Amino acid sequence: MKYQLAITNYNYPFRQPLKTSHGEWKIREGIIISLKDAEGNISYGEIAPLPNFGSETLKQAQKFCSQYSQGITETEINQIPEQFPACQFAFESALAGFSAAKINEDHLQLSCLLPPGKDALKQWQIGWEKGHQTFKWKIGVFSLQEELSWFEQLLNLLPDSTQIRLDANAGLTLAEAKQWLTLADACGKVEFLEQPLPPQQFPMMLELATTFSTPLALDESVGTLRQLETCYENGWRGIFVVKCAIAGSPRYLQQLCEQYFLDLVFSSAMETSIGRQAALQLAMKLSSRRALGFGVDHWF
Ligand SMILES: O=C(O)CCC(=O)C1=CC=C[C@@H](O)[C@@H]1C(=O)O
Ligand SMILES: [Mg+2]
Repeated sequence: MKYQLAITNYNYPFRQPLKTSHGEWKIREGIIISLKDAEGNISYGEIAPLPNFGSETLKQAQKFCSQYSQGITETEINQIPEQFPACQFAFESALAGFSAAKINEDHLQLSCLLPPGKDALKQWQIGWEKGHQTFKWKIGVFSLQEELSWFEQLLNLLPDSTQIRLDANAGLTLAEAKQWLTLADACGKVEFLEQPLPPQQFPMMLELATTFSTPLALDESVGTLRQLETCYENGWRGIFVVKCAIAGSPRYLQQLCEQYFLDLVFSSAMETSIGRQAALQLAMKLSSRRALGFGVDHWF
């Protein structure tokens, strides 16, 4: 069957720029696709690229979609090359969307993404009042001394029942990573330290993972499923952060989860509600015992 394809580009400014050690991210740009079948039923998907994490660029995705202005078949969808992981996710999700039931988010355990720096000392309360028990805080954005001081204050503010994820976006030196992990081991409140070093320093992260008790999570290192499988084959048994919207084919992700035991955290790519729904569908299907990294509604 050939589906009619329509594409709509979007760009949504964040309420406040998303500051990470990669820099400042002000606007989320992407593409909403729709597939229409022979009966006139329509299903949507979202292409939300994150080239920093290994996905195609927005321009590459737009060029890819332009090939199918006359429509696209299920076979062509299932043969989208892995160089277009965000397109693979969007088209496969749209195909599945014809029969998928909407996810009710009311009872999901979500991790709340806090702003980096001292703003977190105020904003955590908003997440707490929404019922969040897990908070994520970006580090490697300000000076180490400032962040260590704010972290101590945050630890004293957060209720005992909560836990915190630290995300360095590959922005630490080895010495800084060891300092954060020593503190994390001592306080027992850090669920994991996410991507302390750049992907090229994989051997050092493997060594850190065996030296400290606080778990490490790979994110930028496993942005696509091919990268994820490579890290597993090279010995990673820590946490894998999967941003479904940019990782690639949902069928391939399901196959990896059946083939290996993977300690997964499902994480937002800061997509809109269309990509979010599809990513949460996948997360529910593949299940993870960890809070979902989708507590990001205060960024839009
Ligand atoms: O994982 C979460 O809790 C929220 C999503 C999130 O932190 C991110 C989404 C997209 C890009 C990144 O800056 C950031 C991350 O590094 O995980
Ligand atoms: Mg991250």
